[in-house]
Amino acid sequence: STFSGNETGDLEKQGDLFPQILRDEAVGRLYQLGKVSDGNGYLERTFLSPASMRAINAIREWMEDAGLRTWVDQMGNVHGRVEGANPNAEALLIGSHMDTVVDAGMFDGSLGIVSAISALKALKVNGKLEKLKRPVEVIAFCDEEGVRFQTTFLGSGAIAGILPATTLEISDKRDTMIKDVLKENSIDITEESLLQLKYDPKSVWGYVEIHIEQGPVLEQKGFPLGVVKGIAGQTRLKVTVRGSQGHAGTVPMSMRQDPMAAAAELIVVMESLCKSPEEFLSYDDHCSDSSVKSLSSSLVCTVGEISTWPSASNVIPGQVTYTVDIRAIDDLGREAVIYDLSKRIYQICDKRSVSCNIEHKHDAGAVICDSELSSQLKSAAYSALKKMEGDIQDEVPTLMSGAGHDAMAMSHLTKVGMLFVRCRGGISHSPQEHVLDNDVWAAGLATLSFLENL
Ligand SMILES: NC(=O)N[C@H](N)C(=O)O
Ligand SMILES: [Mn+2]
Ligand SMILES: [Mn+2]
Repeated sequence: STFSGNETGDLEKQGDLFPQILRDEAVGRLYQLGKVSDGNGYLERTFLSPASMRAINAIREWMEDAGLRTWVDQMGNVHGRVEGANPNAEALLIGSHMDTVVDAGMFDGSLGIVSAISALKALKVNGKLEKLKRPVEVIAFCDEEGVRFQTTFLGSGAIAGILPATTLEISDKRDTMIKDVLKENSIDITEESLLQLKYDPKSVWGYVEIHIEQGPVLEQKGFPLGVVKGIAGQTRLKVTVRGSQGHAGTVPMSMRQDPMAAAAELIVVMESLCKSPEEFLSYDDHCSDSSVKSLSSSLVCTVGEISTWPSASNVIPGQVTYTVDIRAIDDLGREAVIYDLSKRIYQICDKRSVSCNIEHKHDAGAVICDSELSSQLKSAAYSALKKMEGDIQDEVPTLMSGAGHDAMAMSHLTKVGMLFVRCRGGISHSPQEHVLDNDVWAAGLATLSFLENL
C-alpha cells in the first residue's frame, strides 16, 4: 500500500501515537524555527549569526521542555541529554544541524532536531524517559551547510574530533575568522578547548540522524520514511582566474586575457566531464573502469557561487572566482574527476594566457551507514507506519544520499544510521521545501519507537 500522508480519522484515538506532541507541536516548532532568519523575506541562518543565536535559545527551551539537561558548547552546538537508567552505558547521540543555506526550506536540519526532542518529550509524558536503557543526547549542530566559511561540519566535526587546529583561523568573505565570530558571541575558544570538544569514542554507542530525503525517491515509492544506506563523498573547490583588466571598448578580442570568458569555458567543460565521465577519464589514470561506471550514475557537479572584480559592465574583468561542488558515491572516482578537471583547468587557462588558482576548501569521503543501526531504524519506521496505517505490505525502502549530512563527520567518531523523511517533489535548499504534517508525525513516531527499543 502507499501512504498519501493525508490519512486522519481514528488515528488520533490510539493512545500511544502522541499526535499533539509528534505532529501538532512538532510542526508548530518547525514553522516557528522557519521564521528565525537573518534574511528579509527568506530563510537564512548561518554559523553563529544573530538568527542562529535566537535559534539556539528556542531549541534549548524545547530540550528543557522535554526534560533534558542542556548546554551550549564552545563551537555553538546545543546539547540536550538524559542519563536514563544506566548513566555509565555508552550514549546514543541523535541530532542534525540548525544552520541553513540561503533562501532555505524550513525542514532541512531542523526536522531532525525537532523530531528527536519531540520523541523524548513523548517518553517523558509516558514516564519512560528515566527508564531509557542508555543515555540519549540530542545535539543541534551549529554549522553543517558550511555557507559562511565553506568548510562544513564545524559543529559535528568538533564533536567527532576531525577539525584541524587551523580551523579557528579560517576566514569568510569579509576576512572574519571563525575564532573572531566565536569571540563576538562571547565564546572564548582556544585550539586546546576546540580539541577538548571531541567526544571519547568509548562513551558513545552510535549516532542517528533524521533528515528530509531532499530527493524524489520516497515520494515516488509512496513511503513517508526510508533508511539511508550511505552518503556520497564530496569535494568543494574555489577556483580563481586572473587576466588583464581593461577597457571594454578598446581592447581587440584577439588581444584579451579575459578571465570571465575563461571561467565560462571552464564551467562548461566541467559540466560535460560530469555528464559523461567515461568519455573524459582515461582508464589508465588512477580510475578503474568500475569506478568510472559508478561515477556515471552518481557524479554531480555544481557551480553555486561566482564573483568578479571589478564587476563593471564596461570593464574587462581582472579576476573571476567561482565555487565547485563535486560529489560521487565512489571516492576513487571522485578523486580521479578532481585530478582530471584540475588538469583541464590549467590547460585551458594556459591556452587563454590567464592564470588560475584552485583552492581545496573541503573534502569528505563517502560514508556507509552501520547495518545494525540501519535495521533497527528500519523496524522502528515499520512499526511507526504500521501504527499509523494498519498493515503495510511493502518493505521500508533503503536509499543512498547525494546530500551531505553531519553523519559524515560523526562517522569518524562512531557508527551512524540515518532515517529519511519524504519531502514534496524532492525539493530542498528552496522555500518550496515541504513535509506533510503526517510525515512529520511518522518521523517522530519512528524516532520514539527506535528509542523505546534501544
Ligand atoms: N556538507 C553538506 O553537504 N551540506 C549540505 N547538506 C549539502 O548537501 O550540500
Ligand atoms: Mn542542506
Ligand atoms: Mn541538511
